[in-house]
Amino acid sequence: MQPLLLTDEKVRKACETTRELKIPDEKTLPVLSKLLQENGENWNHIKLDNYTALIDAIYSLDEEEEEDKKQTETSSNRGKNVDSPVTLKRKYETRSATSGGSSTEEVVKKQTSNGVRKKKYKTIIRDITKGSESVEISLVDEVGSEQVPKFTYIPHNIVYQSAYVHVSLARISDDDCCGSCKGDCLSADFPCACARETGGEYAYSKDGLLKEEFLDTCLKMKKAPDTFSKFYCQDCPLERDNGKCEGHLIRKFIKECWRKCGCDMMCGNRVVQRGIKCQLQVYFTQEGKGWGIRTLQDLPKGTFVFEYIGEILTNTELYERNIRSTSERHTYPVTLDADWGSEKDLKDEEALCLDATICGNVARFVNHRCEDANLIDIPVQIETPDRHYYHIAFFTIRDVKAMDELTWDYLIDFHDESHPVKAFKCCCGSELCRDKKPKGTQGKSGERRKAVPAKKQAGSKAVAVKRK
Ligand SMILES: C[S@@+](CC[C@H](N)C(=O)[O-])C[C@H]1O[C@@H](n2cnc3c(N)ncnc32)[C@H](O)[C@@H]1O
Repeated sequence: MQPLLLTDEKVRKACETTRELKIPDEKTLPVLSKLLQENGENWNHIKLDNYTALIDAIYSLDEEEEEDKKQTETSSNRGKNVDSPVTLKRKYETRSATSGGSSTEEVVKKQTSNGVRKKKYKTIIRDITKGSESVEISLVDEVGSEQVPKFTYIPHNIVYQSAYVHVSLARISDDDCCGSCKGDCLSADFPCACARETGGEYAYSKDGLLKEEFLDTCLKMKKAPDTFSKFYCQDCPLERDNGKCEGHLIRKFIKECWRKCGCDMMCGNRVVQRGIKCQLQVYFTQEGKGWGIRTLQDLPKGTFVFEYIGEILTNTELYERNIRSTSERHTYPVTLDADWGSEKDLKDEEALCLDATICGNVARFVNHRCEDANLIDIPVQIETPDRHYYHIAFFTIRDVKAMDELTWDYLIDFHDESHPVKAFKCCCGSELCRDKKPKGTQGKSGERRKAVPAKKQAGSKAVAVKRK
């Protein structure tokens, strides 16, 4: 990294703020440089709340130096112990983390004067994506978790083994594409064929956000599914225990322009396929949810944030995988169920899901929040008209402030005891938390997901369960 110069406007402003607190520039500059490195050169995080992160980092360095000094004094006062190893030991280990070959994990361990080991871990991975996304996504642990998450970062879905995903140019009919479009479809006088799926209008506005009306309909579908059309299967994999299908929503899809379209990659109807653009960070949450994701920048309502990426498995494969693994604390599968209804009887060997447990992207860290989460999942067709396999994209439901956690309502029914796998104890902190409500009072207002193991879980979407 280049040395920081006071001639740089951003550096100068940071130093002006710390000088007000009588902190000299010599102290500020090295801490600022380290913070910038840890945050992938992201100034939004540094500037937030009038440079709180920077000031905190300087003060905690002061505290550590103070403790160092005390320790050294204690050792030398002991006389006999003068030659013994210094009690306070700071150990910086640099090793490559599982999720990031080019990343750095820094572990700070401290031992206090009374001999009680007090661990203060600070884990930092500069880029969990290993350069596979167009933005870097850092991982930080200010709390002190057990370990860095172990998974392989993949930016695109990949078939695990048996899943049948039929993506071919031959299957894309010319009617599904806009072969004669040029440049940006959103700037054309009339919507092209690709807007047909969304009622003749594009789902995106010219500023790259999801249109308010489209977003609001998707939200209503989540909150009041009974007011929308549903289809009913004859042999519902979700309701095999009860027998009767409760109906599946005909979900709203976004159809983006495809490879056969004439427009270019910067076309306004190609948002999800261009990948992550927001500044994000994975961090260890304080509330007992494990790792979570926060945004490092303000995000307006309707912003595309990330896609849920994982291995494409059949429900049978997921079931077998779940049986084999009993140790995972967190689980990461999401089912794709939009094809229900078009096939009378969707078998477990055909129904697909995305499992981000072993391979996934940043979305695998999205935590659940009851009712007032700030993200919504919307199905997107990118390279195939097939509804059996599609992409799951997350958009902001409202304006989100920098440093806020990004959350998704998994739509879990926390009191569903009819299944052998129990949902996790919810720590979302929402006033509307469904896990707080006593049995029988959760109501049926929203679409509910069942936290059930695969095989019987073909209908659940976010399968975020904790084993009993
Ligand atoms: C998709 S993962 C999310 C990332 C996960 N927190 C981690 O550390 O890797 C889903 C898991 O996170 C945990 N989790 C998510 N939301 C939670 C919440 N509101 N309360 C408690 N645990 C939660 C549960 O263990 C769940 O199985």
